[in-house]
Amino acid sequence: MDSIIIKDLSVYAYHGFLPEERKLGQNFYISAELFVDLRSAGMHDDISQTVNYAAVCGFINEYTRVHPAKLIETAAEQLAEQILLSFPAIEEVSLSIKKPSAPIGLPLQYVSVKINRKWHEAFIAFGSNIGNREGYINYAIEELRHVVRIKLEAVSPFYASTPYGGVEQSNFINGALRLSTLLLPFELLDLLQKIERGAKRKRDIHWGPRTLDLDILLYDDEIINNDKLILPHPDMANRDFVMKPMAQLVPQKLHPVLNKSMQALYDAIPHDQLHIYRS
Ligand SMILES: Nc1ncnc2c1ncn2[C@@H]1O[C@H](COP(=O)(O)OP(=O)(O)OP(=O)(O)O)[C@@H](O)[C@H]1O
Ligand SMILES: Nc1nc2c(c(=O)[nH]1)N=C(CO)CN2
Repeated sequence: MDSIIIKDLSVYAYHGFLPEERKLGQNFYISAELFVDLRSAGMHDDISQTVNYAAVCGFINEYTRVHPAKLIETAAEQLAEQILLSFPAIEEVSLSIKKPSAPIGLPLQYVSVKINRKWHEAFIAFGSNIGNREGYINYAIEELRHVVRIKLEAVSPFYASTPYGGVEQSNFINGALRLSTLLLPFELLDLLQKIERGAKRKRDIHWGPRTLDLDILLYDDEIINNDKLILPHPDMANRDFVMKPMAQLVPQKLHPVLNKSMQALYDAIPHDQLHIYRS
């Protein structure tokens, strides 16, 4: 991916563990590699299609000055997140903070930390078959819209689907959504479960009726398999009500384990069960 590089921006700031560092301040050198798609800006010579590096430097200078931290790790973590939140064109940032005057009583050139942070792509399946089904799903979408570390990128049509899995129960509304997030997979799972609880979700019957179900289908191309979280969702490719919206959102995207596209996986299962509820 293309990038813009800022090298050793000198910033006077008050990071440090010792009281005198917090009081007197010192010089830090901040470097950032900003991963941005530069093609369009380059083709059209248009600054509105890229990131203004002067604005990013100004932001780094100001943010660092007014947000002192004990650790340079913390300073880097917070700054990387704020850069990603404040400049939407930046998909990923690699950030280093050098501290040349670290008070360790021995001569050194500098100590530094370097971190890499990015927006992750995740897909969520939603479903409901009790009460105000559309209302519960809209509530979940609104909750997600208001999370700072989440950008809701796309929502599929809502589908009416008959129950899958053998439990006799009412029909569902199902669909999927695509989001960009700074949350890690377990943080995302915790958030989704909190939203489910907000919709009075109860867990009694396995695959039974529910006010709101939010499952993580994919998180980048990560493969995770433990008690709390399995990624990709282990049953996604068998479910018409999941694969139809996924094939609509990202037909070419490859399933990281099955290595087939969403469209190919959708084409491979029977689909007699769905109709559009709302687009
Ligand atoms: N990819 C995933 N997304 C959501 N929950 C998951 C995932 N992988 C594992 N889990 C775990 O599954 C547990 C049960 O979740 P839930 O009650 O929503 O399952 P279910 O919806 O009945 O079944 P299914 O996930 O097959 O649709 C959760 O507590 C969670 O820890
Ligand atoms: N149609 C449909 N059937 C289901 C669904 C669902 O969301 N839609 N969810 C289940 C367990 O998660 C079990 N069966």
